[in-house]
Amino acid sequence: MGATSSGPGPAPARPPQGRAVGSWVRALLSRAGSMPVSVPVPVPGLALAPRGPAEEPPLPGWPLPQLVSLFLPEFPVRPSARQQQLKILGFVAKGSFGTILKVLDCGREKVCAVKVVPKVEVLRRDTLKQCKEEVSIQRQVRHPFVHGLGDSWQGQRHLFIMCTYCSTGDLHALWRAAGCFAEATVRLFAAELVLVLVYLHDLGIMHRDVKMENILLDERGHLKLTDFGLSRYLQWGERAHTICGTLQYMAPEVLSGGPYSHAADWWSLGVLLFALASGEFPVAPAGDHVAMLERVKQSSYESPPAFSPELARLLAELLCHNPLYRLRYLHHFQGHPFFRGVAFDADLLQKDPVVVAVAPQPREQSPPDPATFADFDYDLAASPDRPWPG
Ligand SMILES: Nc1ncnc2c1ncn2[C@@H]1O[C@H](COP(=O)(O)OP(=O)(O)OP(=O)(O)O)[C@@H](O)[C@H]1O
Repeated sequence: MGATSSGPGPAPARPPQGRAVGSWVRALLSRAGSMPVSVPVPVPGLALAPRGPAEEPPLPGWPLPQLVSLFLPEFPVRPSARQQQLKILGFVAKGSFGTILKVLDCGREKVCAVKVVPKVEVLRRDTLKQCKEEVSIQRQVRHPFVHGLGDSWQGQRHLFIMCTYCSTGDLHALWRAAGCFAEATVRLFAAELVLVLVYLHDLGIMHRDVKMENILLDERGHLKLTDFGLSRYLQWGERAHTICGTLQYMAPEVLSGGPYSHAADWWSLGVLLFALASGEFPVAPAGDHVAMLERVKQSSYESPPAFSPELARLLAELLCHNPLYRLRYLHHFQGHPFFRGVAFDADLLQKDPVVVAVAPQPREQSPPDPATFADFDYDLAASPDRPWPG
């Protein structure tokens, strides 16, 4: 689970980012329950046939209620006609921010995933800026190993973020089922992630939550980095100070409250590759970032003897306490002995399916949790075989 904190003490789950709106948002929040919202409300049970633009009710006029306008323009009020034809197929996961549902986009006959985030939760956690940044970053990035944004919109009480559904699940589930991976597989996954991180960093984007749970697998087993909920733009030379990420993956300079920059993502990659190759995290989790920092400082990050010398060297160079000496440029990886013979080219990397990922695995299935549906807008409470919104 991701977490942020802006100072000493235990890191709460994904709090402060949108500081500028803090006090008035809290005031707004206290009134949110009774606030009238002039948003077109879908009626459950309506026909599935798409409505043409001419039949759509006009957009609500200005001024929009604040609970709506706050989320503009990243979350437009009204979904386009095709998005009104969604049918819930099932529950995928409950993230720290929202619930992920599998839906059928009837208009396009495509299965998608929709992250449903309660607006009240965004405001309560003071994460409005962060939430909007997530969508704007995901809209900007286009890369074969990034899970791109399909669309985003808002209802009366929820925000909706839609993207392609990844049927093969996430890397964490695969790792749990497999135990660990052969070095050849680690090499392929590592090369794909190197390309993604280099791409993001070139755009000035720090992901800040690189972890297995945030890496989806496409139908051929290749990686798709997702969840830009903690990402932010950082200019060249600029530094961040917010303690955020997932404790076990957080670089020492992040755990200590900065200053830090894009190099922190490379540390997270080192932790991830260590776990993929050994089946274990290099350092056991601690209860908070202070205790975790102590553990990280004391750990020598020695690789198990089963690792090849090339892999051990790669990990030592990623899990380097001083970010200035950490590997972080494409040429560092292109010339690294662990990647000898690897072409850092997305098309070539994707040429073959990843056998271990596409072979049937006994996966942990998350059973649908009826409690998670009870909290939604009434249109989301529709049973899976009914159209949503109606
Ligand atoms: N497009 C998708 N296709 C299939 N599964 C998905 C998709 N998007 C997310 N998931 C699943 O849902 C889980 C949670 O998604 P996500 O990380 O986006 O939510 P979150 O609220 O930001 O959670 P957290 O903060 O815990 O990472 C993922 O680990 C993945 O297993």
